Amino acid sequence: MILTSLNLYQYRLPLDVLLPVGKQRIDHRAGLVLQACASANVGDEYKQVEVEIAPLSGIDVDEQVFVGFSRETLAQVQTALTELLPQLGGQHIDTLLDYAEQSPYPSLAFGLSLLHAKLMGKLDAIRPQTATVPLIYHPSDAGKDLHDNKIAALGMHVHSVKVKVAQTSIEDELSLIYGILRTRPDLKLRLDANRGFTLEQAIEFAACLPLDTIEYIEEPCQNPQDNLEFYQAIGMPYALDESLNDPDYQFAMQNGLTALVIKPMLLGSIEKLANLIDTAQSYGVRCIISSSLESSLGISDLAHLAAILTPDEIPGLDTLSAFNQDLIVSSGKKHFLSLAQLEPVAQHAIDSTQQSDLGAAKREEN
Ligand SMILES: O=C(O)CCC(=O)c1ccccc1C(=O)O
Ligand SMILES: [Mg+2]
Repeated sequence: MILTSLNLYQYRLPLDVLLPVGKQRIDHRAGLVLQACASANVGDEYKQVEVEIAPLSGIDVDEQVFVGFSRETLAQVQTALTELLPQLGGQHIDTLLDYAEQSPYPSLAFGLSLLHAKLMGKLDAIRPQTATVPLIYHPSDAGKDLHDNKIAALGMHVHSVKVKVAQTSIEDELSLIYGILRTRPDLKLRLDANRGFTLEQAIEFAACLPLDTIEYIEEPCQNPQDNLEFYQAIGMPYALDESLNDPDYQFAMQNGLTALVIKPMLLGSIEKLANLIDTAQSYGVRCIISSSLESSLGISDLAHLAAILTPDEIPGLDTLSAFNQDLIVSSGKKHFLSLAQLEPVAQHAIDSTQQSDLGAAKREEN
């Protein structure tokens, strides 16, 4: 299949409530949508797909740059893609994979590999993972009632929730957790400390919790080298998340390491993800595909990818509730932004003479 046209758009979506990015908060999300058309032969039926490319970087509500997630900026990715589009036009779709492997930007590598997978129809046949793990965190302006209501409203098909910790005081967070367990004693918890505790604080906190209700705690310690000692002291399994964003991260098995939280937008190509998942699972480490706060388009693709790459796990994709509109793919919201409503930032189409050249070249090959 040959790439016949490529269109790049930008989106900016306001959020109804602040979303946590580690310890920071954002009130909008911006990113790119790349649309591509490909056909087997000129004049043939063509396939048209869109992917979201949205590095998790930018400015938080306090005008601070947020740290610890994507290293590349949206502007860098947009520039790289604008230069890339004319090179991609007229090429075989497998070229997308070459560029994905070469790109220094994980978000771009992921987006190009996903575009390839979608053009190949690899996401079509699969039923997306619809179960998700509700995310409970402390919006600075919301009280305890909001959490109580959210927990009370959870269906009985929900078996795990994810709770952000190391954000306020240990007392308040313990009371939140015990409140959840009082309402739903059957729930298992995935805690996420986002490296917010010292070793001593992490141990003190974990010591106050019933171990058998905790699936794992993500990144318990400020210094991840302390995670092992945390585990040895308290026996609470932990997961890695931010650690995977280090460009030099290599999987290493360690006592107590139970899960990797895999955010494709931060890590790179689908091939790279699949290799990491294979390695981790061969050590019995679970892999949980998780959101990087993508729009409904990106989340829908992650739900499909999770069904393919980690069919036995429920992904962490409960981040759409803060968005007040859907983008290109409906998640059931009242407001919907279509591609036509986005601002185009770069376009490339091979014209019909190029197309017939290509057609001729292809016929000669055969
Ligand atoms: O993992 C999830 O369930 C939701 C996604 C999430 O928590 C998250 C989203 C963006 C950036 C960081 C994080 C995080 O895991 O800390
Ligand atoms: Mg995390």
